[in-house]
Amino acid sequence: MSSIDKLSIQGIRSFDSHSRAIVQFYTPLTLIVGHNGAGKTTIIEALKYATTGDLPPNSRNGAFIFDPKLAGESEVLAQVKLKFHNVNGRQMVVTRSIQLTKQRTKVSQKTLESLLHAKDPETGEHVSISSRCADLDQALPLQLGVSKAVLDNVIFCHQEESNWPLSEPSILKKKFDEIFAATRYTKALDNIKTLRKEATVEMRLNDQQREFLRVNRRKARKTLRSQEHEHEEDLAERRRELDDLKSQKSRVAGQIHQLQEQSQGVARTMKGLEADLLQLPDRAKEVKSWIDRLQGLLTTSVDLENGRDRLEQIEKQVQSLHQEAEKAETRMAQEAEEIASLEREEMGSRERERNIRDTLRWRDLRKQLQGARDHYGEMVKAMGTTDRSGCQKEMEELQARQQDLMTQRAGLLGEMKQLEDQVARLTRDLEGEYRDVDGKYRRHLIKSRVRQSAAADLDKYALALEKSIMKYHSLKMEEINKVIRELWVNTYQGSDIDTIEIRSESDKPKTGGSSLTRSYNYRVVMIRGETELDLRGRCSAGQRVLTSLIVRLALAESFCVQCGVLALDEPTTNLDRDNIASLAGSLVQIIQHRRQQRNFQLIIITHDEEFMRLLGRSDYADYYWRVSKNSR
Ligand SMILES: Nc1ncnc2c1ncn2[C@@H]1O[C@H](COP(=O)(O)OP(=O)(O)OP(=O)(O)O)[C@@H](O)[C@H]1O
Repeated sequence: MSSIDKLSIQGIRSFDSHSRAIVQFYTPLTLIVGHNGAGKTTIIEALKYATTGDLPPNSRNGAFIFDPKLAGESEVLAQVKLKFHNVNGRQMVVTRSIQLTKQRTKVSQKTLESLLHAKDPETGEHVSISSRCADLDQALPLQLGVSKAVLDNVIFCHQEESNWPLSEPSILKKKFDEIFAATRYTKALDNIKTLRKEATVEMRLNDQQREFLRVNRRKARKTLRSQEHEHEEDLAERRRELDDLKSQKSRVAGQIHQLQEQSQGVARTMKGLEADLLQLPDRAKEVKSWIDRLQGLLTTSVDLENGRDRLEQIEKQVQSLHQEAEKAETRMAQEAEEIASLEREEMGSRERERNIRDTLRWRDLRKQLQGARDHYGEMVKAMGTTDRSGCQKEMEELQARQQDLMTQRAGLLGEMKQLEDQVARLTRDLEGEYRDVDGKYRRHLIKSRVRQSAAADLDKYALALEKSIMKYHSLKMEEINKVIRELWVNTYQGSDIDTIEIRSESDKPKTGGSSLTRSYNYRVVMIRGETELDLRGRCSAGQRVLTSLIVRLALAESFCVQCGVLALDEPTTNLDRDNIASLAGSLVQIIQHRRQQRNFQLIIITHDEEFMRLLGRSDYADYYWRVSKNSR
């Protein structure tokens, strides 16, 4: 819990710029007394300026700084320094300086350096945390653990503005909204709703894009499939044609080969026949000689026939001679000689027999020759009828056809190449127009699902936040009203008002019927019996002061959990004696009640000696500060 320690004032209002006025703050009570115009309110103004950077009302023209005219100088330097402990108990010092320069009739005010130092708990050295005013204005509420609105309107509320709880409804609403930080949450809710709207629009756009991609994907698949199919069919057709051509080509080549073989065979036969023809005269001669020999042999064979008969006769004679040999040996030798000659003749006969065989062979040969001649004649005849040029022509035709087929084949190969190129080009086209269409579609789908769930989360979060805000608001209001009732009952001495309360009524929902976002209007009411009336415009000056004080005390109770400081400037204004006494009693009760809060600090500024005396009776006012103006 934060607390304030010491305030140094220099050159502010009636505090001149040549000396420092130091105020030490006690726990739980700091009493500051002084006559009117002594500078008591200046202390609160300085505290507020140090903690929020806000100047008091109507002081923009340099009224907050000690007047240079009074100082007799053209320039006055003012400084406020506050030593405090932050919410974590760390000692800090905030210093703010302003300069006021007077040029003839014109004065100009300039904010000089502002510093926030923290004391290092180990070394004791002061470390600078921030030096920019804007940073400082944001940092100090955080260090003190309360919002700027609470510092402004509750803790260091200026005397002139202290009756704000009974101001007109719009101001009251503004103050309460600031204290409840409603605007912040309303803005957060509005932001969530804007985000939700944007998410919905994006979702719609995304859905449209996704639909477009889905159609594209379907188209791409269909086109791809049909093109693949077409190309496959085309390729198959071309392959079939090519296979046909190949088989035709090989058939034609076979035929050509056959014809070539036939042609070679014919050429060979012709060569053989030509050789045979060349040999025919020699053979004819040979045959002729054989014929001659055979004719000779024929003559010889006739002789041989005759000789045989004679031989038989001779044999008969031999036999007779043999028979006679026995009779005549001499005649035997002659006869032997005759036999020998006959044997020689027999040998001659055998020769002739061979000749006969040769003749028979010659006849065969002649027959063969005749056959060959016939064959030759037939061949010549056949050659005469065989159309060699026709064969040649057929071969040429076949070769031409082969050439044609080769050309066709080359054409088909070219077409196939073209088709393959086309396939490659179409694939490239597909990759261009429908490039990564699946991936894109998938990414869009994921995005869409994420957005949907984000939008649903935003709805849930907005609803939860709205409910929480409403719950928080109603709980806080309940808590505040409870404290207000207690304080009123304990403090107010009159009998015309039983109690007071703050009524918060919600406007209609800001946007749309389904939204829970509500804006609250506030009013302070007085309750008497069953009657409830707006207090504004129906209360006395004293009732107004007491009401405002009690509302601020209740707000401090509820909102200043982290910061126990509360400054009350002239709380007894317009109160009668009884009410002053009861107020003193209530404040003592509050001090007692919050004693367990370590750093509770009540700062009471008053010119009312009686009130001070009443407070002094308590155990909490051992010291007090008396503020007085010096002679300058
Ligand atoms: N710019 C200034 N230069 C010098 N003195 C100023 C300046 N502004 C205000 N004063 C003086 O400072 C004093 C105002 O101080 P402050 O309002 O703190 O008095 P106070 O003690 O709260 O009085 P009260 O009890 O009447 O409220 C007055 O005396 C006023 O004349």
